Amino acid sequence: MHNAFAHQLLKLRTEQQLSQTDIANLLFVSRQAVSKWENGDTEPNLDNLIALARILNVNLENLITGSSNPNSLLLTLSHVSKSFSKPVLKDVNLTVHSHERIALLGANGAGKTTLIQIIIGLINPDKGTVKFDLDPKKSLNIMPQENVLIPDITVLEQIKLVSLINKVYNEENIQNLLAKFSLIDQSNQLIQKLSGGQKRRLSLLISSLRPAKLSILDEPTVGMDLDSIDFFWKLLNSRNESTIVVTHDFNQIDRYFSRVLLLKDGKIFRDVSTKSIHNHNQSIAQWYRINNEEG
Ligand SMILES: Nc1ncnc2c1ncn2[C@@H]1O[C@H](COP(=O)(O)OP(=O)(O)OP(=O)(O)O)[C@@H](O)[C@H]1O
Repeated sequence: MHNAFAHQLLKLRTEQQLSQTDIANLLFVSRQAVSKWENGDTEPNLDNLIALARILNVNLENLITGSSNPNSLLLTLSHVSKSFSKPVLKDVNLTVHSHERIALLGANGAGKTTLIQIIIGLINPDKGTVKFDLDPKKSLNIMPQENVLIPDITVLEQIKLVSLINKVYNEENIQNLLAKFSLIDQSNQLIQKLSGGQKRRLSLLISSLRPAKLSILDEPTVGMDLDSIDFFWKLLNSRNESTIVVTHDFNQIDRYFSRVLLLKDGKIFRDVSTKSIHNHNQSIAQWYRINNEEG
């Protein structure tokens, strides 16, 4: 297994922008040990192999043999950079596969929304590429932070409009969703008359109109009341698609996400599975505090 494993470890580690020291710290081994694995001089024991697969978010077979990930690739970001008055994103690389629930974390101003907007094509990167291995028109759902609702039409009109554009118009389904999202009483109200939380619920309803392979949601629960927040996380949990969610809702990340990305200093500073964090008896909030403070 030597060479295939050594090669795969190096490849996955660099793709995910982890240093040998990062891996060593997560596994409680020395950096030299990781270096020896990558050079093919030694091999990790089974426990470390299992932990490595979790950290690198692949299955064991993929890690050991380099065989392709059975989860299909949905999205690849390569060398994405963006500056406004100062650099915001610096050479961001990322792959997203099916069945991944990804929490995108970072301090205020870290560049999370910028990254999401680049992925969904609202702004162009200065450098780098975004490649979908799915048809974004059919299989990508987005709920950006800024409301994209039309203020002077009614809730029902907006829902019908999006349903028609997406060719998923179904009167019964719309009525069910209005009930589920507690928006029946507002269905004939102009969107500009809705509260902030109601607008978020409507955006969420719209993002649920059609099945997708990948959903991208930027702070979906901001401005929602507690019942709606609860409802949102259950809804997310019931969906089978991959999701990338920007959220500061740390109470929920432990329960609902499989992978955590930490954006810091313009880079994906950490990219780890939730399980690997829990395996070290940390909550995501504790992990975030430690990692976001590290220099
Ligand atoms: N259109 C723009 N023009 C100029 N600067 C911008 C623009 N959009 C974002 N920025 C700057 O880029 C940086 C990253 O902003 P971004 O909104 O992506 O951060 P964020 O991580 O989503 O923050 P938050 O958690 O506060 O929503 C900030 O310094 C912001 O001021």
